[in-house]
Amino acid sequence: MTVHIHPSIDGGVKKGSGNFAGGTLVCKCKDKPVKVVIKGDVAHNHACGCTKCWKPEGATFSVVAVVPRDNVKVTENGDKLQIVDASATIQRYACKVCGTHMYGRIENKGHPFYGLDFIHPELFQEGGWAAPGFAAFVSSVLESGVKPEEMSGIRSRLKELGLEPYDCLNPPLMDAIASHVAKSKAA
Ligand SMILES: N[C@@H](CCC(=O)N[C@@H](CS)C(=O)NCC(=O)O)C(=O)O
Ligand SMILES: [Zn+2]
Ligand SMILES: [Zn+2]
Repeated sequence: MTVHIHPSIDGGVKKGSGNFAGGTLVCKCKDKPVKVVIKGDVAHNHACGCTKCWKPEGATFSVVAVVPRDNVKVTENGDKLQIVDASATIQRYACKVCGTHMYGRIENKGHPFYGLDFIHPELFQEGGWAAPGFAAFVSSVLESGVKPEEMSGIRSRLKELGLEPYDCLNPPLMDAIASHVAKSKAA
């Protein structure tokens, strides 16, 4: 049985150009799509298996990356955006009509990732953005209806794609979170 992860990587992970200068994220609406302009390349791009991150039709994982919040500007049809869950750590702004999440923002200034917005690079109308490098929250796909017996196939496929599977974030990001916590405790 073929294991589907995400349409943008099922055929292999495409390397970034190394000099992506930014571009425009476009929602799925034919009429009056929401457009969000991003300055510069994305960082920490990864596949996420959690239930909160937006996935295109049929995908088991989302593909999500971060950019500095000051590099994110809604340029067209921003009136169609609404916050999916205002109580979540990441406030995800989705198109009311097609449901696509355009960006996610952390408003808690004490959060380790404050200052970074979460975006889905597949929505860029341009190519060349930094490729996903690992898979996060892999066990969480069980919460979306994946059967336990499918997990070993999913983890093997992620490894085959070069996306090391983790059940939370990867070690550099987990270390960044823990260092932030340590500094806040010391302060
Ligand atoms: N098992 C949970 C995990 C959710 C979760 O913690 N997601 C991570 C990765 S995106 C997170 O940082 N969430 C913060 C938020 O969703 O606001 C689920 O699948 O819903
Ligand atoms: Zn839309
Ligand atoms: Zn997620």
